[in-house]
Amino acid sequence: MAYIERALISVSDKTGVLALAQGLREFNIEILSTGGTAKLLADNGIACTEVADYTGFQEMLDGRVKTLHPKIHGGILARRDLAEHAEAVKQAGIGYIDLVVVNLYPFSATVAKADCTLPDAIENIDIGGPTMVRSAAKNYQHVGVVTDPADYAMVLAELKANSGSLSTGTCYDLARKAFTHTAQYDSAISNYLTARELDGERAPFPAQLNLNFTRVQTMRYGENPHQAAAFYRDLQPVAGSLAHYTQLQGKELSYNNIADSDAAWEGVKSFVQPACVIIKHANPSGAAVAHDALSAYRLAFATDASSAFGGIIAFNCEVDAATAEAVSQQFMEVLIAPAYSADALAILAKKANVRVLVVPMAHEVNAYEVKRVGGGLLVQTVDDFNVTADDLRVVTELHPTAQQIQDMLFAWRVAKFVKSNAIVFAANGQTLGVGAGQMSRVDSTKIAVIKAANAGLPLAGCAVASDAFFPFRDGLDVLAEAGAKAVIQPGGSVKDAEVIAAANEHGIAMVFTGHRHFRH
Ligand SMILES: NC(=O)c1ncn([C@@H]2O[C@H](COP(=O)(O)O)[C@@H](O)[C@H]2O)c1NC=O
Repeated sequence: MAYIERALISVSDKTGVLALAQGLREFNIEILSTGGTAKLLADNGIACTEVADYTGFQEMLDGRVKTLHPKIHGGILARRDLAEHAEAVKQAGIGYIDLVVVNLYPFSATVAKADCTLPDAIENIDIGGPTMVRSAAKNYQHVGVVTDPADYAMVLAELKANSGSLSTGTCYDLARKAFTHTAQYDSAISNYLTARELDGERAPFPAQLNLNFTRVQTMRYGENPHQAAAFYRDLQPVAGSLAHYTQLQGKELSYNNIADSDAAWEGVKSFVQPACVIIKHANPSGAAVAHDALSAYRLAFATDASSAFGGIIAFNCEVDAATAEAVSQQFMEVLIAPAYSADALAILAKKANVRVLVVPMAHEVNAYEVKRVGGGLLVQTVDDFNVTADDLRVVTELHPTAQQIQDMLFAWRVAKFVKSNAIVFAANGQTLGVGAGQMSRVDSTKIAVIKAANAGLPLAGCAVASDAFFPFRDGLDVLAEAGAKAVIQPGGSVKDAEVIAAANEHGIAMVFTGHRHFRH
């Protein structure tokens, strides 16, 4: 329990600080404060003592030294339960400081500015603030530490409920948050400095990568029931990412649900037209674009109705009542969309187990993609490259028609979200057969053909996308025999000439993108 008689307030972000200070004064708590904060309080008629007057030592070195004084740190760090500490501070004329309210110089915001120089960054490294935060957090049994303006109201409410005291539980929670805050702050400094040479040259990746994520939930199990798992979120997830989800109904999300939901959501986000993607085991069992959500769903479902069972279904547009009714006819684990009509939600409510997520639509991408390997981490920038019609190079005698170009670009977009080796047959905004995750491209092609046959979807005249080049003509022969008439692929194989010759033989129009979309 910390009984609060004296507080020190020193904040860069002054949001809410007047109300907090006013509230503290109502408990007759004495306030110490640094230059800018003290001025703001005084200008608003709130009684406070400047730290410089309290310590008898003026702020100096352009604010580099303000609170770094034994009268401050002795007052925060002294253990109230040890007679020797009590005697020591008494002898030194040091009074206790029971509450520390600090937020730090805005280092991350400063280095995020395009014109930030090294001296700007260095001057925005807070020294005195983290020192007080750490002192107070270390002494949490006797001192409260508040680093987040969002906690001000809670602190005032608890002081009121506890006659001017904060419970040890609250002080412990605040201390954990405080150490997390300083750790994140130092991580940001380390990431910045280890990616920047003294002469200003910037490395694409910092020499030391400090990642900071916040646990959102622990799960009942991981990918398999004998694995433990948790979901962590970026401190500031990019706009439009799955981590912004709100769950409207249904059972708790599992590890596989979140992984597959991410694949489904990233898939639909890549389309402008109303789109539906159905994911099973990280691959699209079907995907489609159409003039409305219901039509897109019907087309995506038809690609592989049996695999869609128990799938994750995502839309990039509002789910209306008709679409909700249609998806309710199948067993699904998760439904994701940027919005739902009220009628749709009423229909979905009848399927209480279905996890319904709403994710605000936006198109930012993560700075990095990371993959854990034994004893390390692979880091790369995100595959956010999108081919347009202008990027296509026709390599065959036959040139594709406008419709074929549209079909190829759709198939290519979907192939980007299919595990390699990826083969996608498509026509008129619908996937017709998807071959995923095979060790050989020709096998992926054969599987996609089998899937289309199983679904009763004719391949005559359709387009095909291959996420990477055909190493031999065998894949071309398979897709040609199935009836495909247009192929989109990166090109770049030593056997390109053989593959182009095969396309010409079969009367196929083929384009090269110059870019591949491996996904492992
Ligand atoms: N140097 C010090 O002793 C020191 N003590 C507190 N600060 C910071 O000064 C800021 C508040 O300054 P002001 O009250 O003058 O606006 C806070 O972000 C606080 O973390 C310091 N500044 C930098 O290290």
